[in-house]
Amino acid sequence: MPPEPPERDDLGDLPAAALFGDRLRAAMDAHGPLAVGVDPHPALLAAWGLPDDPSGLERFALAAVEALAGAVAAVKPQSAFFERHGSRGVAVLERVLATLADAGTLSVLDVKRGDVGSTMTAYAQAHLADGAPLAADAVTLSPYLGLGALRPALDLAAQTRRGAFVLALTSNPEGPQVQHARGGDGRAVAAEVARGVAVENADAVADGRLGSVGLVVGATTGGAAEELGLDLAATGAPLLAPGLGAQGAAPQDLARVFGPARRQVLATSTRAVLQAGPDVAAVRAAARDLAERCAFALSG
Ligand SMILES: O=C(O)c1cc(=O)[nH]c(=O)n1[C@@H]1O[C@H](COP(=O)(O)O)[C@@H](O)[C@H]1O
Repeated sequence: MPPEPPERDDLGDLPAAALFGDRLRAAMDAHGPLAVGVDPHPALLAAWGLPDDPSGLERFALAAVEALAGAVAAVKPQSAFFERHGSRGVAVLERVLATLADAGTLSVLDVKRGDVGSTMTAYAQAHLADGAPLAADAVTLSPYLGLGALRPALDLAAQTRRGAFVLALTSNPEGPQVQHARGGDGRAVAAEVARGVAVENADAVADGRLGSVGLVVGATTGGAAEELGLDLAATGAPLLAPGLGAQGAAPQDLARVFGPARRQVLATSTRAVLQAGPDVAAVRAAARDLAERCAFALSG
């Protein structure tokens, strides 16, 4: 049986054309500070009793969206798990993004794009232009070809009122090799990224609002942000925090990692929630439980 279409989320009077940061703030206030990933791993498909092919992918992804739309602040599909099924997998990703948009639930497409300017313009048009089949409310971007190389994406996101999350301190153990490295002036690479993102959010910060250009800071990164001199609160950036669950971090780690920036945090987890499936109600309950635990850990 095809999954039920999710009910439309109602976030009050905020127009769909509001800035991404404002829409994210409203969604986090309504549902708690959690984005759930939709990563159709072969192991998850098997655990849900589904084949590792485009038909299994479609059933998995649409059931996950049915469970999560209207239940959490945002849903974060990981593009690679759709791309590995070729054009039929990408068609499923288009459907996931369209279903989330129809439901009024924010989508963060995890594509980690970053390239030379001319190519970056094409990536930006693919994911941040109005009417693009793979457009999302926000995307993840990699600044490790230089933060300036992301300019076409940051400009188009600003123009279309979408958002971006720029990798700063990632959750994987290999990240520090690049992100903790210090330049001639003694500044860490990740601190430079955070400084650049703060400039993008200056207007929102001046108005006391959440910015639309976020940073990725893993929940697994312990005291690194403070030790490396990242002033996360001053950036005004929404802070996407992966690493909860399968990668070993727990909600109670969030307060230590984020300190005074805790109100900006959008925690994210994938396998720890989706392994509750295939029952749609069980996935929704796992997501709600984790959202509440994150909200509690970040309160105060
Ligand atoms: O940008 C991301 O979402 C991301 C950044 C990062 O530093 N670490 C990280 O794990 N992610 C993504 O977050 C998801 C984590 O999934 P789980 O480990 O199953 O919760 C995956 O889709 C990763 O690609």
